[in-house]
Amino acid sequence: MEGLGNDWKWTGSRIVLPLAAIYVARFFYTFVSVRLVFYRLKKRRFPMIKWNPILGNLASIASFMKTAPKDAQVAMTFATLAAESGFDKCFYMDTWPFGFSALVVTSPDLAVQACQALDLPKPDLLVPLISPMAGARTIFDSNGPEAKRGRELFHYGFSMRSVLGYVPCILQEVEVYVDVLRKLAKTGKIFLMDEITCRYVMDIIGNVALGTRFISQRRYHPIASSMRDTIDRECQIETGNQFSRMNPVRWFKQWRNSRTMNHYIGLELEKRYQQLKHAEFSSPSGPKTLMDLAMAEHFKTSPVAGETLDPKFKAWATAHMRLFLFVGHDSTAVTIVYCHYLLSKHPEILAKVRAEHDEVFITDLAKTASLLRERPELINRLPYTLAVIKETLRLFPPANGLREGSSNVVLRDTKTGTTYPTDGFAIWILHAAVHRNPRHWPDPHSFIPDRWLVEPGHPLYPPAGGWRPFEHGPRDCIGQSLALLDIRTTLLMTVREFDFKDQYAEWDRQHPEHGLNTMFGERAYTVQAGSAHPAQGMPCKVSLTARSPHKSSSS
Ligand code: HEM
Repeated sequence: MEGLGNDWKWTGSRIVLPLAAIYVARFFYTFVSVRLVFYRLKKRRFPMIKWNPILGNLASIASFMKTAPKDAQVAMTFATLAAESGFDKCFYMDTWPFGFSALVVTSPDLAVQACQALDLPKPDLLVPLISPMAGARTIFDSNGPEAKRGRELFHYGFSMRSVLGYVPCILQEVEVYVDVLRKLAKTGKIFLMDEITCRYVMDIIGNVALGTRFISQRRYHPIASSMRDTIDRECQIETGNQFSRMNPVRWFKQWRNSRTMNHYIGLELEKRYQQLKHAEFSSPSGPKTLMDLAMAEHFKTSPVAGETLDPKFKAWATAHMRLFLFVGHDSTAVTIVYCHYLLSKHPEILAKVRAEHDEVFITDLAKTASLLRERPELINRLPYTLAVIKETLRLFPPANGLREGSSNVVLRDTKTGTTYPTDGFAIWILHAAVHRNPRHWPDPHSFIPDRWLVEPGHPLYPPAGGWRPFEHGPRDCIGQSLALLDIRTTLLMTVREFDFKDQYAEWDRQHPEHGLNTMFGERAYTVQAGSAHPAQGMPCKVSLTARSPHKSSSS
């Protein structure tokens, strides 16, 4: 026993104590270095909220957060903070050790410099945010030749031409979504619009990217369910549940989810490879899915060989499929939800959207899907619907842009000549702030789709570089054409048949303890759940309009 005690003492004095000392020394070294950087910025009067040498901006942020709903998304909270503090260019943010040191960009011109003119790289801090979902490095969090090669392989699959070819896949899933909504209309019950729409768009991505029908709107599917479970567990960390970060159950479940996704996606890829080997891709019926197209591109330069798919390519393709399942469903789904929400609040705009659908498509709702299947290009003839979607994305941008600063890069205010150093900072293009910047957008918090239809020179005409929900430049969103197609198709197939009504008043009545519940005067403020989702999942009721072919059977 005594020997065991001595062993522990030895371990303590020779290993644990020195390690603890190194950790503490590193902590203080970083603490002093970070605070010194901000101290110098403050002395030079760079924009920053109240800062102190011990806590940086943490104390001011904590007190500001008390003025926002307790579950509000950090990005929306910072956008409010920027608006209230008058930071209409940018501001520096010192949240170490809880967050990264950031130069937060709130103006179009600085955003254009970071993402387009200078094309700065993406920072490594994206890796832990994306890797639980993707399982490995992907184009999203890579730079240089790796990212370039990935974009080349998927370029054709995401082009407008290919994307129109996915219309039949999208229609298969929208038909299930519409059926789910009809059933909800029949019951008259409150449901979470966010939840059903996320499942629906995940089904679209499974179909478009992999050629697999998950039908997760109706039943369990291992890939869809593992992905949603992984996202939900990550969100618990994002929303500040630090216990979840340490929780071994979370590690185990995410490890198991990862294995499940890799296994089932791997099976699908092998199936596609066998078809490719037997030259079925050159037949009129293929290639069809995003992954088919990427494989076909890959095998243009790497000859098809081997009984099974090359393991290196298979691992790369699996990670990218997982990435698309995540980024390809989350932001698109919330945009659909917010479109419905804003249209329900603005009946005059809803009436115009319905009129446009009637004019371009057939007035018989039962025949809309078959007409779109026959003539998918008609979807590009809905300018007012597109304006509604753009305005929704302006008010509720689901994502942001992140770039890495460096010692030889400054952002420059082109009017005043002020330069903003970027060395040691992640440059956070805060879309919610750029999109609601009052210096660039008249009436910035109002829903005005006509902004997107007026001529240059009109006071409402959007500012150059001021709208960037998909970012711009060489690292813009590769899936934007697909996202816009999904959203337009969904609106076409739903707005004339359904009336939506949010049930926030009822939710608030049942949860008086929740406290503050608006941001920018908006009840459906955003919360962090992967991308920016509507608060409380947007409780909602749906009913059939008089025009629905199913009206009589439900009444
Ligand atoms: C409304 C829907 C969507 C929004 C608002 C959105 C937004 C964005 C934004 C802002 C970025 C750039 C991030 C940065 O610069 O740091 C991005 C990148 C990306 N998005 Fe999307 N996205 C949407 C839908 C999609 C879809 C449907 C897919 C694919 C299925 C997709 C795939 C990607 C990929 C792969 C990247 C990384 C591109 C690169 O780094 O080169 N996104 N998205």
